[in-house]
Formats: sequence, structure tokens, C-alpha cells
Amino acid sequence: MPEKNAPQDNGGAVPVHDVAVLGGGSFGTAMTKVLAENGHRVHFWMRDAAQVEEISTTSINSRYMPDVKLSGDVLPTTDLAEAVGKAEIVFVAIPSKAFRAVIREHCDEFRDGQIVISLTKGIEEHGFKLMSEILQEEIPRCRIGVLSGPNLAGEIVNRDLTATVIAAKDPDVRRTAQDLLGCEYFRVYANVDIYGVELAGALKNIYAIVAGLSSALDMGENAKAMLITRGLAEMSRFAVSLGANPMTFMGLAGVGDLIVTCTSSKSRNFRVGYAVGKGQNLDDAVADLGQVAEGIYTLKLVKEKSEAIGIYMPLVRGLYEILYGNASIKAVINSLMMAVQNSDVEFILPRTITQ
Ligand SMILES: NC(=O)C1=CN([C@@H]2O[C@H](COP(=O)(O)OP(=O)(O)OC[C@H]3O[C@@H](n4cnc5c(N)ncnc54)[C@H](O)[C@@H]3O)[C@@H](O)[C@H]2O)C=CC1
Ligand SMILES: O=C(CO)COP(=O)(O)O
Repeated sequence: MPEKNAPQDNGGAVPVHDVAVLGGGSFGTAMTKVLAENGHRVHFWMRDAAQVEEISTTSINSRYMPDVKLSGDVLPTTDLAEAVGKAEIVFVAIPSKAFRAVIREHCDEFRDGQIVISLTKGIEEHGFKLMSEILQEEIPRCRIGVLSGPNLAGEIVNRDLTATVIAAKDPDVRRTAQDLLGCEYFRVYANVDIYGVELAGALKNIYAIVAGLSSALDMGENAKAMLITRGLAEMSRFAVSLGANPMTFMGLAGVGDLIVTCTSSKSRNFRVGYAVGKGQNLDDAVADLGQVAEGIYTLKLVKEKSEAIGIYMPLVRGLYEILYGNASIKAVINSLMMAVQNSDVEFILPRTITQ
């Protein structure tokens, strides 16, 4: 077995590429580690100069990954123009709230045909835009992809076996992501349904919060299975109504990511739900987390959108009432359990419309 942090010897089989990773949090660090260990030169951009200094001198990003030493050719920088200018391919791991602002401010730095891949699992507040749509609007001359799947950063940096999905229309973008990232512990599967893959990654965060709540209340394993499966039904109903392919939800980016985040306390969204289930208020739970939990923002947007387009999402509505409407958890559970009993798989037996 190779040492945990050693760059992998690819025997010269994979050409070395200059790549950029934008965003110095947990996931940016995890993907930088994979890319550098695969032998690539990684221009790792973050806004915090002290963090750049620390990674340059110690190879450790102590705020987000204190136990992880980055090895290989990692070049941390606060100069986004330099990182993007030198890179053939750019990966973006910036939380959804800041995503457009960062790309827009630097849009002139991106080149015609440059590959830009979003790693972010969220939705923009105004206009319900996904990150690939933001990239399309801000840097339309680039070739765009989305990476999403059951990808807990804390496991990837440990080289725990992991699979993900690259979604892109352009086959060259898909192949490039597979070549750059694939290795003995990381597998990259391909899809063309960018919207479905990306929406799945954002939506599952909501159900991870619900699962955390259920775990805090010790609701049992049957309840966990019910929540995950009904979550899948609900998120695919919503996504399909917006144009996603239902089959995407059978894959890693759909059911795969839903399983990992709904069953693991390593998920930040799960942890927020767990804390609220134990009686903490939402603001304190988020402050204690100290990292992004995209689901709390996605929840609000999906609740509004589902009401606007008339899609039935009882788990979204129930969680919203608990987190933002001060409803009692017990009352919400009771109303969900006593709702009209309906179809299991509505692609086979259509749901009886009750509202
Ligand atoms: N951590 C994980 O396991 C995974 C995370 N993701 C997604 O990746 C995205 C980023 O998440 P994490 O890295 O985990 O979050 P994090 O909370 O660990 O780090 C966020 C990073 O973004 C930076 N940031 C925030 N606002 C910024 C701004 N205006 N300009 C520049 N940088 C800014 C922060 O300084 C920090 O370095 C999220 O959408 C998340 O859902 C996707 C897969 C797995
Ligand atoms: O998306 C993730 C795993 O696939 C990470 O989930 P959290 O953001 O909840 O930690």
C-alpha cells in the first residue's frame, strides 16, 4: 500500500496538468489533495493570506483539515488571476452564497474553451440558479461541468474508497475530469444530465438535516429508511418537474449522496439537524459548526419554488416549519404521518392528488 499522503507514482502514464482549485475550505482541500497526489500541479486559490502562508510553510490547512498534510505540487495563492491564468482546468469549491460574486469579479481571467467544473452543492437565492447556470451566464466561453456524488471531504482526504459523478454535455470535459481525478481510491462516473446531477447534490442536503433530526430523536431504523426513500421520491418529483432526468436520481449523485449524508454524522447538514433535534436553536447550531451547511439556505429556496410551481414536498414544508416557523417537531411528525396514504413509486402508480 502506498503511504497515505504520498503522491502516486503513475509511471508517467498520466500527463501532468496545471489545474486550479478555487476555495480553501474542506472540499477545496480534499480535491487539491487528490489532484496533487495524482501528480498534477495545483494552483490552490483562497482569499485568506494567512491560510496561504500556513499551507505554503506547513502544507496544512489547519482551519478546515488540521490532520491532513498536502503533498505534491500544491501552490497556494491569494491571486485568482494567476491561478486561473496558469490552469488548463479550474475546479470551483466556493459556497453558493459567494459563488457568483467570485466568478463575476474575475470573469475576464477565464479563457475561451477553458474547462471549469463546479464542486458546489447549492442554489443561488435570486432566480433559483444552479452553479452551472451561473458559470454559463458569467463565463459562457468556457466549457462547463459539474462534479457531485457521495463525497464526504473528511473521507476523501483519508483515501477512503469513493466514487463521484462528472456531468457535462461535452465528452471531452467528462473524460478530462475522469483522467485528472480517477485513481485507486477515487472513481469518476459520467452523466450528461447536468441539471439533475447538480440539483440532486443541492436537494439532498435538506433531507440530511431531516435525518439528523430523526437521529437526535432516536426515531429508529425503519424511520430512517422511510425518510431517505420518501426524500428521494420528493426530490426527484421536484427535479423532474424542472426538467431533470428521473434516472439520474438512481445514480451516485442522487440516491448515493442521499444515503451518505442522511446516515453519517460526518455530514455538516446532518449535524445541524441533529443539534436542532437535541434542542439547540438553528443559529447556534450553524455557528458551532463553523463550516457551510448549504441545506439551510436551499430549504428556503426549495420551499418557495415548490409552492410557486405546485409540487408537493411535505418533508421540505415540515422541516421549514420546524427551522423557520417555530413549529414543534412532534406536531410536524404527527401531521406527516397522518397525511393521506399515497403511492410508493409515482412513476409506476401516479400519486393521488390531495392538494
Ligand atoms: N465538505 C464536503 O464534504 C463537500 C462539500 N461540497 C460542497 O463544496 C462547497 C464548499 O464547501 P466546503 O469546502 O465544504 O465548505 P467549508 O465551509 O469547509 O469552506 C468554505 C470555504 O469557502 C471560502 N469562502 C467563503 N466565502 C468566500 C468568498 N466570498 N470568497 C472566497 N472564498 C470564500 C471560505 O473561506 C472557506 O475556505 C459547498 O457547496 C459544499 O456543499 C461538496 C461535496 C463534499
Ligand atoms: O455533500 C457532501 C457529501 O457528499 C457533504 O455534505 P455536508 O455538506 O452535509 O457535509
